[in-house]
Amino acid sequence: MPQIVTTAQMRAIEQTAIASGRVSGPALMERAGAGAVEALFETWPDLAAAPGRAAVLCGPGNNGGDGYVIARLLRARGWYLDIFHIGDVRRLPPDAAQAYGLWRACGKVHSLHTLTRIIRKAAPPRYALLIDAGFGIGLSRPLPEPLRAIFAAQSRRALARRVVAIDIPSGLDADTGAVLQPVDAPMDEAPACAGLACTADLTVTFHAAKPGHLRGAGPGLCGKLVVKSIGL
Ligand SMILES: NC(=O)C1=CN([C@@H]2O[C@H](COP(=O)(O)OP(=O)(O)OC[C@H]3O[C@@H](n4cnc5c(N)ncnc54)[C@H](O)[C@@H]3O)[C@@H](O)[C@H]2O)[C@H](O)CC1
Ligand SMILES: [K+]
Repeated sequence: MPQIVTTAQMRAIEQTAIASGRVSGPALMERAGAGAVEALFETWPDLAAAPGRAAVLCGPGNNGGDGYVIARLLRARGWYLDIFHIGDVRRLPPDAAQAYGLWRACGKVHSLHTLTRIIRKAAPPRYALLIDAGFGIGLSRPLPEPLRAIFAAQSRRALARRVVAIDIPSGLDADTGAVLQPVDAPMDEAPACAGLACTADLTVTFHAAKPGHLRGAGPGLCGKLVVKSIGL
């Protein structure tokens, strides 16, 4: 049985390590990004051998920051990246803002609406990989509608051949394993088909599993769960 920590315990572990001066937030984020790329290629060695095209959804918090680190690392390995930001990049927290700045030194960022226009075209999946770095342990309310539309399209494999969720599939509560339902969503729709959360083939989390990975809608949405150490 994997070690399990709640989101509150995870934040306390991170903050204690950062406060002790043993490690910085940006260093933890770099380790998380590197761990995610390592897990990706361990799971799908064919992707390591043949770089392709990936879409990265980057959210307004440090989960999005992980996405910018991963994008930079994949680009260095010959991948072609389309980055789509959720929210206002000017309001990113410091660690994520630093990762964003490092990405912007080598690549562009599109608005999420660009991707919603792509999913309207009935075309074969454009990407080898969709990387969900929208929301992690800081999710506090149902996903915004454009993101739900993208996950609904991806539940029909309209965007990418494979999906990897960073830390936790966006839309899934990391403690309870519940999918946060917007007030306007019919209660009888299964979370995956309504796009209320990301359905991943692989979820890479850091330091330890969270309860939400293993209960409720978690197992069905996470796909294969890989835990990567970030040296905490
Ligand atoms: N601390 C570190 O250096 C590391 C963190 N890791 C990654 O960080 C996330 C946790 O980051 P945090 O910023 O706390 O939370 P999120 O990125 O999940 O998002 C919070 C952000 O989003 C807003 N928000 C919440 N729900 C919604 C919603 N439904 N719609 C719109 N906006 C929403 C909220 O207000 C915040 O602004 C963790 O999961 C890791 O991925 C690194 O992995 C390790 C280093
Ligand atoms: K995520």
